[in-house]
Amino acid sequence: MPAPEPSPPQSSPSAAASHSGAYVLAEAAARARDIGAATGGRPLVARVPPLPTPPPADAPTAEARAAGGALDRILRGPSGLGTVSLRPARCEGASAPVEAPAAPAEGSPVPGLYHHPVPEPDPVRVAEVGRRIKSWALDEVELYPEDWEDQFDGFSVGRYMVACHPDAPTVDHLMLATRLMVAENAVDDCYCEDHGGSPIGLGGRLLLAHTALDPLHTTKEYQPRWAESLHSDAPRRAYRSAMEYFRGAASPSQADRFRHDMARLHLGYLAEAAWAQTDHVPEVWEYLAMRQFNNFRPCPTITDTVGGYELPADLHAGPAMQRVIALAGNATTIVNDLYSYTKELDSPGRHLNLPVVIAEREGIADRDAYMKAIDVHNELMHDFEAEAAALAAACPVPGVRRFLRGVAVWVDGNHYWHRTNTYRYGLPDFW
Ligand SMILES: CC(C)=CCC/C(C)=C(\C)COP(=O)(O)OP(=O)(O)O
Ligand SMILES: [Mg+2]
Repeated sequence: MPAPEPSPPQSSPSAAASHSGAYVLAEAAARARDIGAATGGRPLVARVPPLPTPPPADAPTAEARAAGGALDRILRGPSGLGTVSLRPARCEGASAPVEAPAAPAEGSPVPGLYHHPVPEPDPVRVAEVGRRIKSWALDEVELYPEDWEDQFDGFSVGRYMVACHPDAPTVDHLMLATRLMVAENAVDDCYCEDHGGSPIGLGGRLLLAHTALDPLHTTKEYQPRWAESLHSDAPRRAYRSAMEYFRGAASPSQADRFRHDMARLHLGYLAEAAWAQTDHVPEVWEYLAMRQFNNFRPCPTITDTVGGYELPADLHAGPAMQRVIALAGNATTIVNDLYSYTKELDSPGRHLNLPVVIAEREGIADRDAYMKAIDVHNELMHDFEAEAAALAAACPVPGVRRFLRGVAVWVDGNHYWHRTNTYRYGLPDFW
């Protein structure tokens, strides 16, 4: 259950007047200490019992070990980052047999793409999340007809979420992220893309689906019609149910953070749809602005709820944290543009992604545009890491540093999933 909310700290006029990053961070750290004092020293960042002793680590490749070391160094900061609580917990309640570490998954990285390999996700957790999500999709929300089963399985959402959330204390925590991921993709597929989606009428559909996350408060006469509507199609059933589970584990401010990120996502879908309707190719910077909203952001920003702790709202809202989150979200989403490039070229009509927009607007060859998109991604990743390291150093509050690490691990897990999902994605023949 969520911890009771502390009363909001008073903001000082000097903080409001100053936009200096270091000042704001120092202020945020002081506020976090004040909140700790206001709660009698009860740590706000640890809302679940201590994690069980981690199992022996899988044997990651030398490359993965080196990359993990680099990331630890970035986030260690001046006073040292404890990593014990960030290692995968035991998978309690799992019915799958304990197996040897998974064989490395297939798929090649985009050549030249700056990324960090991750250890193979725990196969026991992957199997259990896969079993539970299928049962939720079929029995609780009637998500898809039988003939979509191969695509559901091919999405490999269990592998995705276990790779992205190695610090989830239990499979129940992982399920919070997994249901939302499936629901988000159901809305994208069924409302926007190739499972019956269309730009026409999208605004109305998205707004009504958004009320499954952010409920309608209206008169007694109209409330029941709205409540019924949440059961009337698969995307709404999925959003409603996934959000109900999420609200049960999140604090009110974590739930509201998520709603805000989903509103951003829906705004991005609408801009993409508006451009598709008129076959408009935006300038590159305009495309990047749209893609900052039509973005994976709602996934890494629940890392604390899935990890069983809370990054206080004030620390999440600070400009330096917002910049780190935006850079991370943008890097993860350009990863999608690169790995889904051939899939999107093969889909009907023109599907915008970064290489396509660069080629069109800058008048360069497809291959050169793809290479330039890799450079854009790499710069975003380097900026993300530099700004995350600076924030961790300037604001050495345990919740901040754990959250930053959670976002970084999500970024790496997202790349791993795209690389290894050869059912869904394939690289272009540019090398
Ligand atoms: C999970 C989530 C919040 C998704 C939001 C937006 C989204 C579907 C993406 C960022 C993925 O991009 P895209 O629509 O291009 O997906 P595929 O390339 O079709 O996998
Ligand atoms: Mg894509």
